[in-house]
Amino acid sequence: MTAFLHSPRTVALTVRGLECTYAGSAGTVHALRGVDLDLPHGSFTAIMGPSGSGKSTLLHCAAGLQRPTGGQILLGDTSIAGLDESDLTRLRRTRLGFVFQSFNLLPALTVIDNVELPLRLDGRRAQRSESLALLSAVGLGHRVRHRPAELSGGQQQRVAIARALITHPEIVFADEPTGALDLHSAREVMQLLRRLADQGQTVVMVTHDPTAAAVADNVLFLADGRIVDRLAAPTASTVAGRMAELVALADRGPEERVDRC
Ligand SMILES: Nc1ncnc2c1ncn2[C@@H]1O[C@H](COP(=O)(O)OP(=O)(O)OP(=O)(O)O)[C@@H](O)[C@H]1O
Repeated sequence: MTAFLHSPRTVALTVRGLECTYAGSAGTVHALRGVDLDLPHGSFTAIMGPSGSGKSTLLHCAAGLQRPTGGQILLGDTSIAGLDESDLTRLRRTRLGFVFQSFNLLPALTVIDNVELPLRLDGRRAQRSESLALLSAVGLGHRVRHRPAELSGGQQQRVAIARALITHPEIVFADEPTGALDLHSAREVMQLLRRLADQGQTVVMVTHDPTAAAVADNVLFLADGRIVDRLAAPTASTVAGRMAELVALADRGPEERVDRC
């Protein structure tokens, strides 16, 4: 597998005072209310929380897919708030990798062409030997000429992971990577992400699944736009227990999330 090592002493992602509001029909929705984060290189972090707690907003802002309303995001030493759209697009293409619940593979392209697409979009030529090595590493060296529709969901997600890695990203952001998979495929995908982190790849993942979150090094729990708890060395049962408490609390006070203006 390709080496992903960065210095373990440096921080891959720094988030300070992150705020994000949306204009909703019933008033302003505060999706993030001052989130602070420091993710070291090589760490594997799961983000959990009740529905509407701000997980996707946090992931999308941290990954430069969405502009926050306030606060700072540093990728290494680069502040992404000051980047214009084209610099932000280039930063995403060159320094970040993405894995989505719905795989987002292009159906008309072969597996290997999908994997090489991020390089082509960045105007770079792919080294076929590297693409093949990545596909072998995710267990799909024998399916490189197939189209996505000819693969199972788990196989498609493994292609998406290879595609995320082709640019040697500093961070891989995964948004519900097992959400569309059966238990067996989900386990395979989580084992793959775990292996990447063990090799030094920084991974940040939003998930609803305590079993998936337990594969990470740390779990951050969001509630009402704030980080309210953290678990190191999580297990599925400690994560599920904490989630049950947070969901019960969220069910008690759903109206607190909306400030009517
Ligand atoms: N485009 C939008 N316009 C208005 N409100 C939004 C928008 N996107 C998200 N929100 C609101 O912001 C809050 C946080 O949403 P977000 O999708 O980040 O939460 P989440 O924890 O990822 O939820 P889920 O687990 O249900 O996917 C929610 O109250 C949501 O309704």
